[in-house]
Amino acid sequence: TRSTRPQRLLGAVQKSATRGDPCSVVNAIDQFCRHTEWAMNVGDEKGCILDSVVSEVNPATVLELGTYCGYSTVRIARLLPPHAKLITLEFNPDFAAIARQVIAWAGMEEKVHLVEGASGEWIPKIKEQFGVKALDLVFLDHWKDQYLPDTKLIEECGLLRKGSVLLADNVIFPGAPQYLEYVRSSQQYESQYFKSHLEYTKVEDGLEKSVFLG
Ligand SMILES: O=C(NCCCCCn1ccc2cnccc21)c1cc(-c2ccc(F)cc2)cc(O)c1O
Ligand SMILES: [Mg+2]
Repeated sequence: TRSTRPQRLLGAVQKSATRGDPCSVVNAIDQFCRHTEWAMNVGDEKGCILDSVVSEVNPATVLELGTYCGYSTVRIARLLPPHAKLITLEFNPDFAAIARQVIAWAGMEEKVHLVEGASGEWIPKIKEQFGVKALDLVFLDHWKDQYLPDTKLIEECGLLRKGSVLLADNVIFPGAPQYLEYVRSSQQYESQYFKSHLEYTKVEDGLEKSVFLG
C-alpha cells in the first residue's frame, strides 16, 4: 500500500540527514517540504522566529502541543540546555511513531518526552507525571480551535508563572481568532505578533507571542 506523507518525510531524513545532528534533520525536512512534498511543519521562516523566542526564554521546561513529525520538537530541543525538558503531545499515533524516529535520528531523545494523547486529558496530569512546577514556554501547534480552551486549562492547572511565554503557530492561517482575541485583550498577557508566512508558501501567517503577567 502507498506510504504516508510522514513516512516519506522520515525517509528523507534518514536519506539526507546525519544521525545525531539536529540541524541536518531540520534542513533535510525543510528541503523535502519545499522541493518535494509540502507538510505542515512550522518551517524555516517561522522556525527562525521560534528559535529566537526559545533562545530568549532559555526554558528549563517546554510544553509543545502538536508534535506531528517532530520538526519543531527537534528545532526547539537543539537549543535547550542539557537537563531541560521538552514535553510534546501528539494525538495521532501514526504521527507519534514517525516523530519518535525523527527525534531519535536527531539525537534529541534525552531532552524530549513524547506523550500520545489529547491535550484536554493530559494537561491536568503534567505536574504529577513529570514533576513540573511551571512551564517556561508553551508552543501551541495543534487543533486551532483548541488553542483557547487549552490555554484556559493550562492557567487553571497553575502551570504558568510570571514570565511564562505562550507561542502560537498559525494565528492567521488556518487561524485562531478566538485565541488571538483572548490573549490580546486579557490584562494577564502582554502579546506580540510576528508576521511571517505559512510554511513553504507565500501565504501570510504568523506567530503570536504572549507573556503571562501573573
Ligand atoms: O492543523 C494543523 N496542525 C494541527 C494538526 C492536528 C493536531 C492534533 N493534535 C496534536 C496534538 C494534540 C493534542 N490534543 C488534541 C489534538 C492534538 C496545521 C495545519 C496547517 C495547514 C493545513 C492545510 C493548509 F492548506 C494550510 C495550512 C498548517 C499548520 O502549521 C498546522 O499546524
Ligand atoms: Mg502549525
